[in-house]
Amino acid sequence: MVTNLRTGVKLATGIVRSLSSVAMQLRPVVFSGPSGSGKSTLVKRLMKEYEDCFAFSISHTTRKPRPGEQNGREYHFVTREEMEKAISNGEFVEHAEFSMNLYGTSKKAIEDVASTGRICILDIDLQGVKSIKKTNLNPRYVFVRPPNLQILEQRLKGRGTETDETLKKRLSTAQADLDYANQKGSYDHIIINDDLDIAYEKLKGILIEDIDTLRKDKLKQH
Ligand SMILES: Nc1ncnc2c1ncn2[C@@H]1O[C@H](COP(=O)(O)OP(=O)(O)OP(=O)(O)O)[C@@H](O)[C@H]1O
Repeated sequence: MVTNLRTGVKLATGIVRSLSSVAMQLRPVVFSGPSGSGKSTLVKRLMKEYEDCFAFSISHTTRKPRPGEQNGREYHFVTREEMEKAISNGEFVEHAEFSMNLYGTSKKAIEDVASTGRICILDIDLQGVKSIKKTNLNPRYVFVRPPNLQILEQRLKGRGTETDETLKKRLSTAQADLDYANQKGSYDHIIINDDLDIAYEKLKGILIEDIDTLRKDKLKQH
């Protein structure tokens, strides 16, 4: 067995040789930012343009699968007992409880993405960012922010997903997100999502070197 230095996951040596070593060396990308700041919009565009280079990790959850959901596709569905044990074994880089269910990202799930020759993308909240900072994952931290809170409010209303109550809650959480992002060294990159095309170009600029490295490696392997 060898230990991958970035995540500390133990892998059988035979498997390591067959994995894309370049993808294993590239840093995962953590996206964070207020709800409604445009993370999903930007990431969707990135994955559409570079679908061979990026993928989300599959989270674990203790909630029951909904009709149509498949274990290992939408989530890894596990019992609370299994998940608590794995968390205490240090197998997760972050986890949180929502509506009485545990959710989290395992080191293995991140390794699984790298093993397909892609860079792992994580879209997580501030608590998740703080948890990951305590691990040896060493991702790129990208904060997506709206130009201001008024515009954020308009976008959340425009998305049509919020009640008065959830809107209020999201706006107050947004303030805490922005306060943290204003602290020096909190994020590697801050993208102000005002004009979407400009924000997307900035994101591409951050990742283009890794994209080129991956693509060159893929060409070499063919
Ligand atoms: N630059 C932009 N200009 C105008 N509207 C935008 C821009 N970026 C995103 N939007 C719109 O703002 C809304 C919120 O964006 P999105 O759902 O991508 O945010 P999010 O950060 O992923 O939110 P959540 O964390 O809640 O998933 C969407 O309706 C999206 O179409």
